[in-house]
Amino acid sequence: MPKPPLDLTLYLVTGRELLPPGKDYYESLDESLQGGVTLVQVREKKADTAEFVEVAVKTIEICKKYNVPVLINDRIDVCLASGAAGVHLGQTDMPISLARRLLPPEAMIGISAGNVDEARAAKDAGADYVGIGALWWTESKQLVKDVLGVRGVGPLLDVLEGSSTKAVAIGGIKTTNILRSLHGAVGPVSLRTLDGVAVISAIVSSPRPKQAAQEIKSLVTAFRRSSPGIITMPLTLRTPESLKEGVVRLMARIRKDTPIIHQITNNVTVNSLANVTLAIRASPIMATTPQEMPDLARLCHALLINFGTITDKAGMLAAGREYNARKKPIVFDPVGIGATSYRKEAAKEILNTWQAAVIKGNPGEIGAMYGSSEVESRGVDSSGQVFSDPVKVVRDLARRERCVVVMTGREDYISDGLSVIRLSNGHSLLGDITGAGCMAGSCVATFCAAARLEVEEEWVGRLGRGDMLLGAAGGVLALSIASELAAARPDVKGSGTFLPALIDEVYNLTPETMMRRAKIEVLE
Ligand SMILES: Nc1ncnc2c1ncn2[C@@H]1O[C@H](COP(=O)(O)OP(=O)(O)OP(=O)(O)O)[C@@H](O)[C@H]1O
Ligand SMILES: Cc1ncsc1CCO
Repeated sequence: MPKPPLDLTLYLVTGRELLPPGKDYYESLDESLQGGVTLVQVREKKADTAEFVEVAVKTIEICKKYNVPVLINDRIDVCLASGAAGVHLGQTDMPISLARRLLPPEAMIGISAGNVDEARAAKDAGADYVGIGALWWTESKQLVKDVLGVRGVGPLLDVLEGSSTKAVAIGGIKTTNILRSLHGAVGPVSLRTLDGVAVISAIVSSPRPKQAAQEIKSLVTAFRRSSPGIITMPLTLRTPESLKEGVVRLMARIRKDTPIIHQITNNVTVNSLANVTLAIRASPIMATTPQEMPDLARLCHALLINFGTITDKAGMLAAGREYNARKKPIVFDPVGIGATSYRKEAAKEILNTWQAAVIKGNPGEIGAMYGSSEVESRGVDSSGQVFSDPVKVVRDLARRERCVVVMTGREDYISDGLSVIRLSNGHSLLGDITGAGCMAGSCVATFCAAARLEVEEEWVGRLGRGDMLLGAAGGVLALSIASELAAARPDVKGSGTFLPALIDEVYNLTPETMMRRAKIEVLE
C-alpha cells in the first residue's frame, strides 16, 4: 500500500489534561477537525495501555470522517493495536530503524529534533517528518526539552533541504505568534520553510477549538502563499535611480503624514534622537514602560529599539511584541553588542521574541551579531575597521535574521538578503560626535514608517509591509547627506558646532538635494 500523503499544515497534538473545564475530549477533537486540522497525534502520558488504545481507536474513528490520519506518540504497540497511521518518536524512544521494522511499510514515522545533528540523523534514517522545537516556552513544556527559539529553526531546515523529510515546528505556537514563528523559521541558505505547525494548547485549551484551528490554519496558508522565502518586497528590480526616486517619495510621505516614531533608546543620545526625528518632520515619542506598549503600538508608526544603555529590556520585549502584532516596523540598533555578554544574551532573547524589520549597526556590532571577529568590537563606537567582504556579511546576516541589515561606516552596506546596496555619502565628523549611529537609527525608523504608510493594502500572511530596504536607505542617506552639508558650513569649526549644524541640515534637506547628492550603487 503506498504511503498516504502527509499534510502537516495544521498538526494537532492532543492533551486531555489541557481541555477547558467541562469540555469533552472527543467533542473538542471533532470541532478542531471541522476547523481544518490536517494531522492528529494522540499523546497520552498518564493513561495505561488499555485506555491509550481505547482513546486511539475512538480518535481514529472520528478523524476518519475528515480523512485525517492519526499518529501515536511514542508507542509502537498502541499504533499497531489501534491501526493508527504511524508514530511520533522522541529522541529517547525507539530508534526509527527499529520502529520501521515493527510497523507496516506504509506507516508514517516522525521524530522530535532540537538541533542540527538530530535533524540530520532523522533525515538519514528516513523519517517522514521532524518536529522541530521548542519554538517558545510553553505551559505544555514537558513535551520538549529545551527552547530552541524561532531563530534556531533555520539551520535544521537547511539540513533537511533536498530530502523528503518534512518539517513542522512545535512549542507554544498560537495565533498571536504564528506569523512571527513562520517568518523567522526559514533556512538561511536554502530558504526552505516549515511544512506546517504543531499546536497543542492553542486548540485543545480553547473553548472554541474550531475557530482556533481555522484562524491558525488560515495564517499558515496565507504565509505559504506570500513568497515566504523573501524578506520584505516581492521581487523588486533595484537600480540607483529607482532607489533615489523611492527615497524622495518617502521623504514626501514623511512631510505629509508626520509619522510618530516611538523610541526606546539610551540616555546619552536621547535628546539628539528626538531632535533629529523632528528635523526630518516626524514626531518622536520616547517611552519605556511595558504597560504603555499596547497603546503606543496602536498610535505610533514605527519603533526604534536602541541598546545603548540597556536599562529597559522588559519594555523592549513588550514593545516589540505589540509592533509585530500590528505589523509595524521595528528598527533594532544593537549598540555595543560586542562589549558585554549581557548585551549578547539580551539581543538573543529580544530577537527570539520579536522580528525586527531592520537591524542597524557599525561593523563591530554587525560582526558581533554575525559571529565574526574579523572586525574588532570596541565599546559603542566604531573601531574604523572594515570587513574584507562586507557584501557577504550583510547579505548572510539579513538572510539569517530575516530582515534588512544596515552596516554603517565610511560606506554603508544595506541588504535584504537578496539585493545589496552601497551608499557612499557622509562625513568623517559623524565619527567624532556621540550618537551619529543612534541618529541614523531614528532616521531609518522614520523612513521605514513612511515605507509602511505608502502601502495601503495588507500583505496577508506576512509580518509587515512596505519596502524596508528603501526605508533603511532613505534614513541613512538623509543623515549622511546632511552631514556633508553641515561639515561644509563656515560656522562649523569642529565636532561641537557640527552637531547643531547637522540637525539644521537635516531640517533643511530638500528632495532635490537628496536626488542630486545621493551616491547609491547596487552591488547585487
Ligand atoms: N568616515 C565616515 N565618512 C562618512 N560617513 C561616515 C563616516 N563614519 C560614519 N559615517 C556615517 O555616520 C553614520 C553613523 O555611523 P557610525 O558607523 O559612525 O555609527 P556608530 O559607530 O554606531 O555611532 P555611535 O555609536 O556614535 O552612535 C552613518 O550614516 C555613516 O554613514
Ligand atoms: C556613549 C554611549 N554609551 C552608551 S550608548 C552611547 C551613545 C552612543 O552610541
